Amino acid sequence: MAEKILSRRGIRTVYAGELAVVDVDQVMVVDSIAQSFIGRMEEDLAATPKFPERVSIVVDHVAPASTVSVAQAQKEAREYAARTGVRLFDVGRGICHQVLMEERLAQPGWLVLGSDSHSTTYGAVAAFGTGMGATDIALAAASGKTWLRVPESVKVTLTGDLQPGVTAKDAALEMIRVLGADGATYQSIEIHAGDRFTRGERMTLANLCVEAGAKAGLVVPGGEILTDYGYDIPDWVYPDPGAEYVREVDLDLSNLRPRMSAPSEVDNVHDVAELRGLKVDQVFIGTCTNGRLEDLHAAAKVLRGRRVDPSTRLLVIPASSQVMEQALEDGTLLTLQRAGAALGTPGCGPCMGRHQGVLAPGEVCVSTSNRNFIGRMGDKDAQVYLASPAVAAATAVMGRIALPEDLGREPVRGAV
Ligand SMILES: CC(C)[C@H](C(=O)O)[C@@H](O)C(=O)O
Ligand code: SF4
Repeated sequence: MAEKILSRRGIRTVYAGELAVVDVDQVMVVDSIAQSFIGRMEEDLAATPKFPERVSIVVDHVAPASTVSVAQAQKEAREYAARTGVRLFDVGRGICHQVLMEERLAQPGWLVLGSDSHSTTYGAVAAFGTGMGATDIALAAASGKTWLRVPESVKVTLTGDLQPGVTAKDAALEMIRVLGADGATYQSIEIHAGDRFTRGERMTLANLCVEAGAKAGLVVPGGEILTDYGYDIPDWVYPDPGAEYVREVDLDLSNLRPRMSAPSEVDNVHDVAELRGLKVDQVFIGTCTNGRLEDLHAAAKVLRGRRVDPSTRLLVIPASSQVMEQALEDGTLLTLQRAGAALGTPGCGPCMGRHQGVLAPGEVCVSTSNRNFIGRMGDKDAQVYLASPAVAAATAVMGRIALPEDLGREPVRGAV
């Protein structure tokens, strides 16, 4: 699929290992990178965006602004958008990847570049999404093109049905464990999952691909999944039956139990049952990995009629304003609020430790995000565990790492 998309976007058929100069369908710039991007554009390249409608700036990583310098950078991003005509998604609209998907700025067969490593997320709809730094992003915005080496592909085939309580996040963490944190460096992970998984679940899978070092993560469209969302899937985008891969991995989902990534590498994956009982100070439900409506529903299902343990705090941040609206309308946020959650403005929140919930030395956090590196969410001596929204919610109720099924047991607190 990677070869096919990059061939279509260039002037000739290209194969893994070759360099390709290709047209870019959408360039995404996040707030944290906006200042460098603008500097490259205006000072180094003395250029304006070639196709302003193909450039989006999203104010999401530290939004609303936390310091004067962050506020200044965001002000410059707004002014830049106003003078060049590029799209601006300002404070509260949500996390870049979620917003671009909602706005249909990633489509099957497209090439989408983002100034953010989790731009692999667009592979959920069979778009080749990849992250680049400010200089490459500026060159793409100025010229409408980019160049890259066509990646080799790894085929990951998911078979079997998930057991109740096991989610796409668990499948994604297991995939990263099997591949390893650098197991797919600069490769394209092509995920064959048939007609399993919603668009949001496909985003979770494609999002985590970069945690194996992948250049892109492409989920093969299956059944009616994407057409049901109104996407037009070109026939050419599907992998050829005889396609060659550098590696093939089969994962049987039917044996999978809820998984958790322990500090401080994403591939340090265990069954939640093995880690059960560890005292947790903060639980964070949100991010581009698991901050969608279905994720909030999964959390609300566990938290309905229950309370967050008094020794633990629960932060819930919807991935976008659209998610927030829907969760307000259907009562999900009321359920979470009544359970004791602290609700935040749509955006990245504390995911990368810049604001809205950084951790103190020695604190432990269970997060639905995608990274648990040392210092990721605050102090270097804080620890981050990654899990699904259902496990995160159960953990918030118990104040300790827990599975939803543990909540029925008595006595609840201090028992583990
Ligand atoms: C700020 C941004 C550049 C960074 C990334 O590239 O991924 C962030 O989103 C992250 O998750 O660490
Ligand atoms: S939610 Fe987290 S992982 Fe996703 S883009 Fe924001 S900081 Fe990066």
